[in-house]
Amino acid sequence: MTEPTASDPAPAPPTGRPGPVVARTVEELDRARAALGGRRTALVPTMGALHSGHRRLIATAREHADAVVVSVFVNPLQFGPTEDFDRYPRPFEADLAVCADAGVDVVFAPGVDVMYPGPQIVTVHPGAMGQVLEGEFRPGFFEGVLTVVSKLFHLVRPDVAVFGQKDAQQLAVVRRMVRDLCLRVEIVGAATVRDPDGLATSSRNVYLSPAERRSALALSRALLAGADAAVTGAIGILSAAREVLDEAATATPPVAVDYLSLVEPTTFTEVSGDYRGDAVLVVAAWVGETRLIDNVPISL
Ligand SMILES: Nc1ncnc2c1ncn2[C@@H]1O[C@H](COP(=O)(O)OP(=O)(O)OP(=O)(O)O)[C@@H](O)[C@H]1O
Ligand SMILES: CC(C)(CO)[C@@H](O)C(=O)[O-]
Ligand code: BAL
Repeated sequence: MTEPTASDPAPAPPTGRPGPVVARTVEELDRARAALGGRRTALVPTMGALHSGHRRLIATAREHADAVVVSVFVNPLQFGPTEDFDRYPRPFEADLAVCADAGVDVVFAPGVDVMYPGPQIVTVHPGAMGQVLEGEFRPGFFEGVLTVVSKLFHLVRPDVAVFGQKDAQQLAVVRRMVRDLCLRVEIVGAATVRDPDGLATSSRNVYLSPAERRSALALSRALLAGADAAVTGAIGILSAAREVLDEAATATPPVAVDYLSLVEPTTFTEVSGDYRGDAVLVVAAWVGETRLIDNVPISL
């Protein structure tokens, strides 16, 4: 297992609060859910290795509901065959300490056999907006995400679910699923949390060596350069961001860009040169063996 680095949250000190109820099966979840006594409930879906970004999601959940359920599940269906499913960090005891400190009521941490009791024949397909950008570079990713998120919605039956703006395309695709399938859950987005150096907090940051982490700062610098060029329009935004990334491509270690794009926030279609309105500047890149994504909302 990958060990957390210094930038990860240390296990929280005891607060005196009772910790969350841990449910590992559907039956345990049903019992924990019943004990919440019909309180308005928020779900925060995660893959664990909780950090300050997840803490913000939990805090947002508490603003929108009276009880908070955090799910911790590394979903095999959304990982490609050459991706990092096996080495994804799983520091469950530290995650429980974070949840206890944040006042979470229930942690739902099912095994793969609980979420996938047999072969998964029926899945939720994201349509065209799930085939571009993240969907193009991670084929099957959004189908895996939507399938597991809809299962979590059915099992937990939350009134509200909180997702991070850091995974902006995921948030947009989930919103679209809820609309198109008439799901009775309110989706709330939470702004991206960054470390003081600008790097968006992410469970995968633990993979970065100190030198890789320095190179990775080019992502947030490129987004900032793009946002600063907002008055110049779509083409100016993209070229300002591209300039930073081109320089980072020759750094040691280099940053290898999968995509940089300026998109309309609900459909994730690329905006044209004369576009006016809300947009998101999105980037995905590799530093060494680690793939990072980031984005910034921009009004043109
Ligand atoms: N820095 C962040 N700020 C706000 N939300 C975040 C941040 N990082 C993750 N989230 C949100 O937390 C939720 C769970 O994400 P996940 O557990 O995959 O964490 P992650 O850090 O994004 O992991 P990974 O590095 O694997 O992408 C998602 O809704 C995601 O958008
Ligand atoms: C939403 C999610 C928990 C589904 O596995 C995952 O994609 C994530 O952590 O963003
Ligand atoms: N944070 C999105 C989940 C994933 O990268 O697999």
